[in-house]
Amino acid sequence: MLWRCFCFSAKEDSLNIDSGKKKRDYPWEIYTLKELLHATNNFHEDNKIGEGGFGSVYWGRTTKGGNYIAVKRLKAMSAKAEMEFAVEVEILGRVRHKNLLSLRGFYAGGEERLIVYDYMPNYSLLTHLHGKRAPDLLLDWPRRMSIATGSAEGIAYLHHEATPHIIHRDIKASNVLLDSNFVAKVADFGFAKLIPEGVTHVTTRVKGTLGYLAPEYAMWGKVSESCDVYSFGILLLEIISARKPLEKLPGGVKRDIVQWATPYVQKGAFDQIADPRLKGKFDRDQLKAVVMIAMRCTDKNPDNRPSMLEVVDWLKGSSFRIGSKNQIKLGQKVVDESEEEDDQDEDESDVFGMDKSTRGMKGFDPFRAATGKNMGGPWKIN
Ligand SMILES: Nc1ncnc2c1ncn2[C@@H]1O[C@H](COP(=O)(O)OP(=O)(O)OP(=O)(O)O)[C@@H](O)[C@H]1O
Repeated sequence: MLWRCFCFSAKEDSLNIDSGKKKRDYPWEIYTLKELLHATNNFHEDNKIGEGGFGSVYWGRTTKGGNYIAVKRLKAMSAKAEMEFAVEVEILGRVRHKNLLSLRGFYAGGEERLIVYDYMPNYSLLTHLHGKRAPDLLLDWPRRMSIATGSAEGIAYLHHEATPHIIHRDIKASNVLLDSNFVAKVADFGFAKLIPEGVTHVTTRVKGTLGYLAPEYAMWGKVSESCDVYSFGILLLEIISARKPLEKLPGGVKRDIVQWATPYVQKGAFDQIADPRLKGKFDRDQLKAVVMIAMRCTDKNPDNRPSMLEVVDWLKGSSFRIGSKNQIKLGQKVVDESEEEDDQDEDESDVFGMDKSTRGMKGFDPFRAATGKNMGGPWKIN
């Protein structure tokens, strides 16, 4: 099993640390069971933060240093749980980014598999959008925009900077955690896939969460970075509207959030998409731009979806004019602004027309498409 190889080499290294002869070259620790039992008050029910498909998460405090931690205790061992543990530890051990949840360490012994993270005092986006913190209304518009941009940056790092590249495969509201300053931390790498260089997609068994799955992945198990882009598009709509990705209509028919938002986009009634709890306190131009980005991300054809680098660029509003007056730079590609203006005139209030005209066009700027202006990002928290 993968985790055995991983833990073996980690243990060998830890022997070196214990002997004090070699400096450790990784930022996580191997905990003892005793330490984690003590930190979580023997995994007391009162310390339990929540439960996921693979186990429960407990709040705790370490004796050494007194740091607040979250400990994921995997359920009774199964091949699946063992794989989840191996993948999570292996991947989190490799990545470091301000918008990814850091691994503090782990314990593996007997039947027990424990993963230790930094504790996120503001829980998950799900808790604030649909859960027990929703009535507190802590997510105002600037905060939502900052969380959207931060999550996008974390995913862009996985896709474009980590080596090998990583596809998360389970981007969703419960996997975006919030630190004490409401900075977004993308978490839960148990389903992630490492993608060797030069490989554009792989075919796998479908994992992930209904409502967030890209159609080509749900139907054929075809997984690529653009599956995460699709899930991120769903998440964006969820962040601004506080609606669930899938809802059951009377009669049992299911409607996804894109189907819900599309008629409003077609009518140009963007305000109707915003969370009513914001009571109209949002920037209308930003709202339109973000909806347009979400629509691009959730295009049924993966080839028409943007990369996460483009998404970050658009969210940060860094689509500045450079060089000559007629050029806009987005990503690596420079396109002629006059061409884009023509497309924009034709398709102003019709997102589907816009998709057709901008197909494969890297220079698409959703903010300009929505408003005719350049975006004033980066988003700020008040
Ligand atoms: N580091 C952390 N700090 C604070 N809360 C956390 C932390 N890690 C996880 N949680 C919370 O613990 C709960 C369980 O998380 P877990 O990742 O096991 O499952 P999930 O994402 O809810 O579901 P699934 O298994 O379908 O992914 C969630 O409510 C999550 O917000």
